[in-house]
Amino acid sequence: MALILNGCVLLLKEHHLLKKADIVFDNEITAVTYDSRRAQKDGMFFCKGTHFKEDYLRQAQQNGASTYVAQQEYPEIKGMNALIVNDVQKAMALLGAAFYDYPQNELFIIAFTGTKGKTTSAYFTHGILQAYTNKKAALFSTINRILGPQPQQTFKSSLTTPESLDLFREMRQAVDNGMTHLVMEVSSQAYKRNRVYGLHYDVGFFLNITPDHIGPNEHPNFADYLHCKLQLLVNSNICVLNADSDQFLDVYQAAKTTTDPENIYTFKRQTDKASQQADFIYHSTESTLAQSAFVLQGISSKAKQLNIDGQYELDLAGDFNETNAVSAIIGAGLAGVPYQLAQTAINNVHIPGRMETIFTQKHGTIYIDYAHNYGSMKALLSFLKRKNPHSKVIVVVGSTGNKGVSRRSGFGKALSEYADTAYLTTDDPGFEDPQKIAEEIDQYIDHKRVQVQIILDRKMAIKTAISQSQPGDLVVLAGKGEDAYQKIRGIDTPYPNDFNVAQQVVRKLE
Ligand SMILES: CC(=O)N[C@H]1[C@@H](OP(=O)(O)OP(=O)(O)OC[C@H]2O[C@@H](n3ccc(=O)[nH]c3=O)[C@H](O)[C@@H]2O)O[C@H](CO)[C@@H](O)[C@@H]1O[C@H](C)C(=O)N[C@@H](C)C(=O)N[C@H](CCC(=O)O)C(=O)O
Ligand SMILES: Nc1ncnc2c1ncn2[C@@H]1O[C@H](COP(=O)(O)OP(=O)(O)OP(=O)(O)O)[C@@H](O)[C@H]1O
Repeated sequence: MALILNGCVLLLKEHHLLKKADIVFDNEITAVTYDSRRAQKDGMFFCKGTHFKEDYLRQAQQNGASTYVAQQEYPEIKGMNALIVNDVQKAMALLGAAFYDYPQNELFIIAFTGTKGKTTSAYFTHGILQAYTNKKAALFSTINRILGPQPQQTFKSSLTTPESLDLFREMRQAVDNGMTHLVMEVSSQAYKRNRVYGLHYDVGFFLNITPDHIGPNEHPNFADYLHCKLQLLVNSNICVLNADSDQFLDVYQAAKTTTDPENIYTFKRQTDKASQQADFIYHSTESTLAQSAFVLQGISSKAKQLNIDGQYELDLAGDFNETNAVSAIIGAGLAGVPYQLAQTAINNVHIPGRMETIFTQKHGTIYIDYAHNYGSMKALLSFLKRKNPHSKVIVVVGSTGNKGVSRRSGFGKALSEYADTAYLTTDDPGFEDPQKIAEEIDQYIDHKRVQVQIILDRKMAIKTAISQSQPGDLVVLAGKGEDAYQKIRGIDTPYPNDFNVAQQVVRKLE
C-alpha cells in the first residue's frame, strides 16, 4: 500500500480541502496513522482530535513520519511535509481510502443506521450472507469485527463505526482474506466525525429514530442527530426504509435526494389490511417469550421480484426483532439471497446479549438485553407485558455516565409505565458518581406504581432481583448485554457480564 505525495495534493484539491501544501521533499507514503505511537518511517501522520498535542506530532516525526496533515500549521516542526486542510477528518477518510486502494469497490456493502436494531439487524444479515457465500461475509458491528473465517480474524470492537483509517484498513484485510460482502453498522457519530466521508454503500438501511446520543460529547440536538443519520441514505445506491419510523417523511426525502424511487424500498408492519402502503409488509404469526415467527410479503412488483416472501422463524423473542429480521432478509434479498436459504439461516443466528433468556424452576424467567434508552426499554418491556400481562416485571438497570443523559428520565418513564420492581444499579459510570445517576433515574419513577431499590454493586443487584423473584415473574437485566467491562473513570474495568452473573446466581439458587 502506498500513496504518492502529488496524488494526495490533487485528491485534497479535488475535494476543496487543501488550504496549503508545504512540500519539503518528495517521498512515497508507505504508512498512514493518527496515533503518533504507531507512526512509521515514510509515513503520513494526521493531527486530529480534541486532546491533540503538538508533542504527538514531534513523536510521529521521531518515529519516521515524513508528512503531516493538519488543520493548522506547526511552524516549530521542521523537515516534514505539511498538508494543511480545512477538515482533517474528511482528508483522513479520503486519503485512507486511497492508501488502502479503495477496498470498498471489492465488497458488496450493506449498511445499517437507526437508533435501535443496528447490531441485531447486522448480525441477522451477516448470518444469512455467511450461509449464502460460504463464509465470505465480513461484519463491522458494535460487538465484533469479523474480517475473515479464522478465529484470529475476529476482534472486539471499541467503536460502532471505527475511525476512517481503521475502517479502510480492515476492509482491505477483509478483501485480502477473501471476503466478498460486508455488513456494517454506521453510527451517527461516524457522520458527525466524518469517519465514513466519501464511502458509498450498495444498500443502506434506515431502521428508526428516537432521541438519543444528545449531549456534550455527542450531538447538540435532535435535528443534528437526525441529519447525521440521514447521510447514510444520501450515500447508498439502494435505500431501504422502515416506514413505521418516526420522521419518515424526512427519511424518505433524504433518500430521494440521490436515489431514484425505483431503488428505494420500504417495509412496514401490517396493522390493518387497508393500509398496505409499503413495498413489503409483515405480520407476526407466533410470538412467544422465547421465539418469534412472522410472514413477509412483497407488495410492489420490485419487492415481489426479490423472491423472499414467506414464513420465517427466529430463535429470538421480541416483536422488534421481527422488524430487525425483516430488514436483514430484505438486505440479503438485495444481495441475491432467496427465501429458502434466508429462512434456514436466520433461524440459526445468535446475537450476544440481545434477548438472551434463562429459564429457572423456582424463580422467574430472566432476560439479558442491551436495551439502554427509553425507546428500547419501552419496546422490550411493552413486549413482555403484552405477552404476559399478569406477570410481575422486575428490572435491573443503570444509566451511563458522561453521555446519553436523557436516558435517565427515559428509564424513569419506561419503568413507571411497565415495571413493578426496579433495582437501580451501575452501568459504565465513567467520571460520574453512580449513586447520583441512580438517584436521578429514581426522580423520574412513579413510586406509587414501582418499588425501587438502589444497589450499586451490579452483581448484587442481579442476585437480589433473581432471588426475590417467583415462578412466573419476568426478570430483565437491561443495558449491558454481554459487555464484559464497566467503564469507570476512563478505564474498562473487567466485569463477568450479566449473562454469566445471572447463570451463576441461578446455579446457586436452584
Ligand atoms: C467523540 C469522539 O468521537 N471521539 C473519538 C475520537 O476522539 P478524538 O478525535 O477527539 O481524539 P482524542 O481522543 O481527543 O485524541 C487526540 C488524538 O491524539 C492522538 N494521540 C493520542 C496519544 C498519543 O500518545 N499520541 C497520539 O497521537 C490520538 O490517536 C487521537 O488521534 O477519535 C478517537 C479515536 O481516534 C475515538 O476513540 C474517540 O471516540 C470516543 C472514545 C467515543 O467514545 N466516541 C463515541 C461517542 C462514539 O463515537 N460512539 C459511536 C456510537 C454512538 C452512536 O450510535 O452514535 C460509535 O461509532 O462508536
Ligand atoms: N427495532 C428495534 N426497535 C426498538 N428497540 C429495539 C429494536 N431492536 C432492538 N431493540 C432494543 O434495543 C437494544 C439494542 O439493540 P441493538 O444492539 O440491535 O441496537 P443498536 O442500534 O446496535 O444499539 P446501540 O447503538 O445502542 O449499540 C436491544 O437489546 C433491544 O432491547
